[in-house]
Amino acid sequence: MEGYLEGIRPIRDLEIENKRVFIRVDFNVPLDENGAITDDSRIREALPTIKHALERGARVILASHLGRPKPGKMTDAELKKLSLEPCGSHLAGLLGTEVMMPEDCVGDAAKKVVYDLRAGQVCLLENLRFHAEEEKNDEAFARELAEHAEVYVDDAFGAVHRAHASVHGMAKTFRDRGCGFLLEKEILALGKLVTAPDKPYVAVLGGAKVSDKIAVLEALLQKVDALLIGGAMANTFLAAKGLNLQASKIETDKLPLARTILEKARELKVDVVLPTDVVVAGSLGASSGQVVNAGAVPEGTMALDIGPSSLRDFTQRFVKAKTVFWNGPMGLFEKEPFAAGTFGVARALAESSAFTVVGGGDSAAAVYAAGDAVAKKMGHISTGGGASLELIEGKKLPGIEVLRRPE
Ligand SMILES: Nc1ncnc2c1ncn2[C@@H]1O[C@H](COP(=O)(O)OP(=O)(O)O)[C@@H](O)[C@H]1O
Ligand SMILES: O=C(OP(=O)(O)O)[C@H](O)COP(=O)(O)O
Repeated sequence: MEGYLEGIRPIRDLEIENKRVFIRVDFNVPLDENGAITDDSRIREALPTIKHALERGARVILASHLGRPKPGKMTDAELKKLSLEPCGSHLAGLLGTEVMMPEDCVGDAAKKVVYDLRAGQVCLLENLRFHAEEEKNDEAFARELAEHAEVYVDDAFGAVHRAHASVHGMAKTFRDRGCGFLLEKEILALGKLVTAPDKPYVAVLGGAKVSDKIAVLEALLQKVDALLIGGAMANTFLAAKGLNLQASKIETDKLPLARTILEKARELKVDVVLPTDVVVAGSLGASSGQVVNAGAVPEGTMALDIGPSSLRDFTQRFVKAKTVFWNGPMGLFEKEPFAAGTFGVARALAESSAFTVVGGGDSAAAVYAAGDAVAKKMGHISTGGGASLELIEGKKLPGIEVLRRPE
C-alpha cells in the first residue's frame, strides 16, 4: 500500500504525553428534528484515537464541523441547531468521563477551557463552521486554532477532501502532526483499492445520480473486472441501451455519457452488469411494488429497486470476487417495498469471502440498517461519502497530503 501512508506518522508514533493534542474529528452526524443523533458511528469510530490519547495523559482538544451553517446569514436559533453539544454529551456517555464544551472554538472562552485542561482531560470545541473563515482556509483563523495545541492529529476522514482551516491550514503549522487510528484505517482500506486490489475486483455502484459519480465510474473502469450498476443510475444506463423506462428517474442529458462509459468498458474488457428485472410502482409513495422485466416497464410506472433475478446475478459475481467496492443504494431503500435489492446486496457482501469495502453515505447507512451481524462482516465501512469517492478516483486529498513530512 506504498504511497498513501508514506511520510504520515500515526498517533502511536507521536509524543503526546502531557501535551495539548488537537484532534480533528468528523462528528458531522445526522440529527433528527429534535436534535437527537440518529447514527453515532462517526463518534464511535473516533473513540480509539481519543482513548489512546487520554490514556497516555494527553490534554485532548477535539474539534469538528456539523452541517453547513451560514454564519451571518442564519438566525441564532438556526445556528443553535448545529451546535456540537449533543455530540459532546453523547461522547461523554461513551467515554464515561466529562467532556468540557466551550461556547466557541476560538477566543477567550475556548482558550480558558483549553489551558485549564489537565492530563487525561478532554474538551470539544464548538462547531468550527460557526466561523466562515474555517471553510475559507483562512490563515489567521488557522493560526488561532493552532495556538490551542502542541500536537496535531487528524482523524476526520469524512472531511479530508476539504481544504479547510482545521483540516489543512492549521495542520501545516505543526512539526508534530499525524493521523489517528480511523484515518489510518480508512487510508489503508481505500488506498488498497487504488494501488493493489486483489483480483477479481468487482465494483457495485448505485444511488441517484450518474452525474455525481462520473469521475469514479471512469477511474473504476481502469481497475475493475466487473461493474455492477443498480439504483436510479442503472435506469440511465438501461435507457442508454434503448430500453423504455417509462416514468423512472433518468438523467436524459447523461445518456451520451452512459453510452461512452459502456463503450469504454467494452474496450477495456470490463463486464458491465445491469439489472435484468426491476421493481416498479406508480409513485415514490406506493405501498407495494411489482417485479417486471427491465425491458417491460409498464406505462406510468417507475423502477424503484432491482428485482430478484438481478440480485442473483449480482450475488453470483461476489462469489468469485476477491475485492468488492460498493457505493450507492440499489433502489429507494428508505421505503420498505423497495429495500430488498439494497439489503440483499448488503447481506450477500457480508457472506462473501472477498475483501469488501463500503463507501460512506447511503450505502453505509443501509449496511448498518441491515443489522449488526451484516455490518460486522464487512471488510471496511467508510465514514466518508465524498472523501471515499475522491480517494477511489485517485485524487490527492488536501487533509491527507498536508500530514506528510519528508523526514
Ligand atoms: N431507482 C431509484 N429511484 C429513485 N430513487 C432512487 C433509486 N435508486 C436509488 N434512489 C435514491 O438515491 C438516493 C441515494 O443516492 P446517492 O446520494 O447518489 O447515493 P450515496 O449517498 O450512497 O452516494 C437514496 O435516497 C435512494 O433512495
Ligand atoms: O458528511 C460529510 O461528507 P459526506 O456526506 O460526503 O460523507 C463530511 O462531514 C463533510 O461534510 P461537507 O460535505 O459538508 O464538507
